Amino acid sequence: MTIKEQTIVTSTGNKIVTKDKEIRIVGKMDEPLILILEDVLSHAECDLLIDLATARMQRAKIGNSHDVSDVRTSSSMFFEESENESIVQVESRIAELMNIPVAHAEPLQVLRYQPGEQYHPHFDYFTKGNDVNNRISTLVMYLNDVEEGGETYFPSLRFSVTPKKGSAVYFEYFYNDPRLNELTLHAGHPVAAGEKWVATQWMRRQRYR
Ligand SMILES: O=C(O)CCC(=O)C(=O)O
Ligand SMILES: [Fe+2]
Repeated sequence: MTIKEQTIVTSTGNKIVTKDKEIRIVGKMDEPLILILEDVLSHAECDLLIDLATARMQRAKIGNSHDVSDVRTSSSMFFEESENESIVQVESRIAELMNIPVAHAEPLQVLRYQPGEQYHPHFDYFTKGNDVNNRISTLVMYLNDVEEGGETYFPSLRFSVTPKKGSAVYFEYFYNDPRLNELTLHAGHPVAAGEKWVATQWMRRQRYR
């Protein structure tokens, strides 16, 4: 018998109830843990995040480097920590959902993909240096319905998630067995038609703010 490793999010059943929202679990992979979640953000919150981000978009930069890279062809921006009341509310809900204190949260990132833009397969955790306070989990929230394409794809698992406004995909990579972490390799498939907007929350192992 194989022993299942401890996960960060331990929810069973079909929902996660936070202080201000009931989030529905509509799909789950056990190991590595991947959850497909509905009603993470209201449509009004999605629209607000897009509005606030629009004016501040710039071509995506990868990780800590300041080179514009081919790994990601989308545009991005980061909110300031606790930038306004809505951001505070969303950040607290996300932290509760991800079962990690908000102090471990990186600033919320917004990405916009236009037709043909994509995010090539990558790990969200840092594979060199930085492992003292590495990332441990990710929540990718879909801020709009994409006309065609733009799926989040896990190539090692041959598993894809279709963007849906207000929904999200959650995954974690804080396992002892590095092979489980490596299975969280993921990509944003090219957008074929329309735009794709996502907000990404990365959590750190230790305090970050
Ligand atoms: O756009 C996506 O579907 C994935 C985004 C992503 O991988 C990230 O923000 O780290
Ligand atoms: Fe990612």
